[in-house]
Amino acid sequence: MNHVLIVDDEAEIRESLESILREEGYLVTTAATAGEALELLRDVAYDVVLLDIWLPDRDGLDALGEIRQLESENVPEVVIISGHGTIEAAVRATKLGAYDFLEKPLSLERTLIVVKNAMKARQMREDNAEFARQLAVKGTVTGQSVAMKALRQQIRLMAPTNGRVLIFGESGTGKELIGRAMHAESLRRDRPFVELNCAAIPEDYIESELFGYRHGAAPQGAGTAGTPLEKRGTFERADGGTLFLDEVGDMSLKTQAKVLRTLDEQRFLPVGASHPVHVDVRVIAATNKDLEEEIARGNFREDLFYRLNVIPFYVPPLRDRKEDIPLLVKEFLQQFGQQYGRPHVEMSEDALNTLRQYHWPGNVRELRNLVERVIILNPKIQKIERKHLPMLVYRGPKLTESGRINTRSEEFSSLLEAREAYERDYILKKLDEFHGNVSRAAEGLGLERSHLYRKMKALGVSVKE
Ligand SMILES: Nc1ncnc2c1ncn2[C@@H]1O[C@H](COP(=O)(O)OP(=O)(O)OP(=O)(O)O)[C@@H](O)[C@H]1O
Repeated sequence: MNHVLIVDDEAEIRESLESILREEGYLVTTAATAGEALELLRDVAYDVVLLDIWLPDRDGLDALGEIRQLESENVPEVVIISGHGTIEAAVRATKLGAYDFLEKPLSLERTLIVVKNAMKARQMREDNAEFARQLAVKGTVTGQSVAMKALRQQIRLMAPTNGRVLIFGESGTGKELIGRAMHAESLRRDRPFVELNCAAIPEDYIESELFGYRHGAAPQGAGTAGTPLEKRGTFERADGGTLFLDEVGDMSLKTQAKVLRTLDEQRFLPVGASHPVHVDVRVIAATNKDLEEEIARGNFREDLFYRLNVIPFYVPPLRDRKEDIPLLVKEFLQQFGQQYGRPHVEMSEDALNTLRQYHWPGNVRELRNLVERVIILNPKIQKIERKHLPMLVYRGPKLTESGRINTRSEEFSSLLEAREAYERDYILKKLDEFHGNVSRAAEGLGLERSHLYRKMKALGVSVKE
């Protein structure tokens, strides 16, 4: 929780803010235009954005509006930087949801205080969201397929034990939901459930995320008084409860060794600390990789695999249990119907049949997103018909002879849909080229691995085993 994005067209301001904040232990990225910033924000979750109100390509207030439209977990706290004569607009921005504003010329002291407070506000929002998520999950893993019934029974049986669980399944199949359901039915239910996605965090930060750090050992060097330079890692925050390690196959061998030692000893040394911290944590891990194959390739430690894999769970992809679709749709219609003030919205049998025919590369997450999107995009209808479904679903992706998506413009109902199809196609091609190796495909695409990973998740792309 220390990632700042500076958006200012003046290079001098960007550079001086960057060096001050880095010195204080923050992880800093900069952008010169609103367009560049929004592109970054769509892919990486920043905690605080320092946003100049006057940008060459867009008005700061418009950019603020767009930032607030991001997926809720990605919405940062925004601090407006205003110049002379734009203070009124900055005040207006705080009414529109900006956290605070800073006036140019910037005061070092005030900048640091505002950023620190904005970080705290962001942390608080995240804690509240996590609390709400925990309340929302009553351990309901929906589905009437044999596989889902068996999984629910496994959860009931295994939840009260302290046994470690490893959940296998493609992206979006519900692995985290199952982890949460296990926690909700366990004796640890009143203690925290903490999730860490090992693939979404850059390699350099994963150890400090897992184990935290103590004064003077923050990434990017030590800071000075007044900044939050002690961080509790996920192991510490999950003490007494459950730690859910998502995409565990994406941890480096070095981090795997540390996790293994922590599991064996139930204690660890935060980065820069002189005394170990003892914890009582149940680990539930999840992966969409074939870990046995990763072991054979030398990418995953066999001893860690056996420690994690005490009780294996397998969640099949949605295309192999299409009988779950009607119940899932019913649940999502209820959820989003309530959220958007349309409690009686339903779906026709014809539309449901169409959903049954689709191959769901993004699994239940894709279905859930689809239901939400259709409800939002059709504010007046009570019954969702086949014609309301996105074209890619009711026609299936049109492949050309070479296997590429046919991108004739009439295949898409919006620019967004066309862009997503292009991106999905291009990423799949790169993944094929590198035999499913996400790190190498990311290199080939000129992206950070964590960045590509987020894109894949958003586009419903999963790596074929
Ligand atoms: N059986 C289910 N019943 C109800 N909701 C489900 C079910 N399976 C998945 N979902 C919903 O689908 C979305 C994706 O699920 P989840 O995040 O648990 O998948 P995942 O396998 O952990 O994905 P990833 O590997 O990409 O992290 C969530 O919103 C979740 O609540």
